[in-house]
Amino acid sequence: MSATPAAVIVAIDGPSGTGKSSTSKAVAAQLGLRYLDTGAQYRAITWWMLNNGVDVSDPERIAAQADRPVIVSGTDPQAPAISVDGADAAGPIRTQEVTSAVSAVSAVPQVRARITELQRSIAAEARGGIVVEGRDIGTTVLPDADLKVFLTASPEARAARRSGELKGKDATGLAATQQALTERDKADSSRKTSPLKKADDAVEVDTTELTLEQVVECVVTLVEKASAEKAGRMEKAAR
Ligand SMILES: Nc1ncnc2c1ncn2[C@@H]1O[C@H](COP(=O)(O)OP(=O)(O)OP(=O)(O)O)[C@@H](O)[C@H]1O
Ligand SMILES: Nc1ccn([C@H]2C[C@H](O)[C@@H](COP(=O)(O)O)O2)c(=O)n1
Repeated sequence: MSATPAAVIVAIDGPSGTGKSSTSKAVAAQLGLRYLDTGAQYRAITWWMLNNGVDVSDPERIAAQADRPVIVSGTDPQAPAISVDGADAAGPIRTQEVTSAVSAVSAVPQVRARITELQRSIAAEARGGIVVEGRDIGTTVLPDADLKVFLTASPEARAARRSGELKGKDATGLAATQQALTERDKADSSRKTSPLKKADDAVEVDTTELTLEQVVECVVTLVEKASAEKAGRMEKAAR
């Protein structure tokens, strides 16, 4: 008889617009797992810095304030939530102002240390398993994750997806979107502390030619396999 599936920790990383959030939420909802959007946490701390007059071009000033904001992340994949100092931040963290500043703020080591600690404690509390998505989950935050997935897609596909979200964009808008994505990837991949990088043991999924449904199906299959293998190992160890 096969073992009951084990609770798993799943790390999903990749550049902007590859489908991390959409895929992670759908996979978590389908499999009854919790869900954590770590980009939202970096956006939340960036929003706090901007609201509190911190010069986001000055890493020392950011570092000095990194411990101050109280960030609380919900982990329901059907209703992701985030608050900063008790205020709902889900809307404000998606503004252009925050998007333009988030790479600089998230490059500061004191910010990363603070947010990484928060992410690890949330993952440890998710007894039934969790999907955590970001840029450095498989490499730094949860290096012992049961499954690591690294999503990719061509810059053209990613920009087209983003432009679909911002309806009514013309060709100039599409080019500007692609340039902004590429610049953010470059900043996130080249920072010294915990850059965006595929973990050596991550499964890479190129989503360029896949629908969201196909990506979700692919990742669900990978999670189910990882869960069954873990259950088998646990059963063997208990004998
Ligand atoms: N395989 C796909 N095919 C077409 N559209 C997709 C696919 N995956 C995601 N999308 C769409 O692309 C957009 C970006 O997806 P999503 O926000 O999940 O990406 P992301 O990797 O989390 O981006 P970011 O890191 O910038 O938050 C969304 O509108 C989503 O519906
Ligand atoms: N694990 C993570 C997640 C996110 N970031 C930074 C870098 C991104 O540009 C930014 C916003 O993320 P998004 O909402 O676009 O997923 O947050 C990071 O450094 N590490």
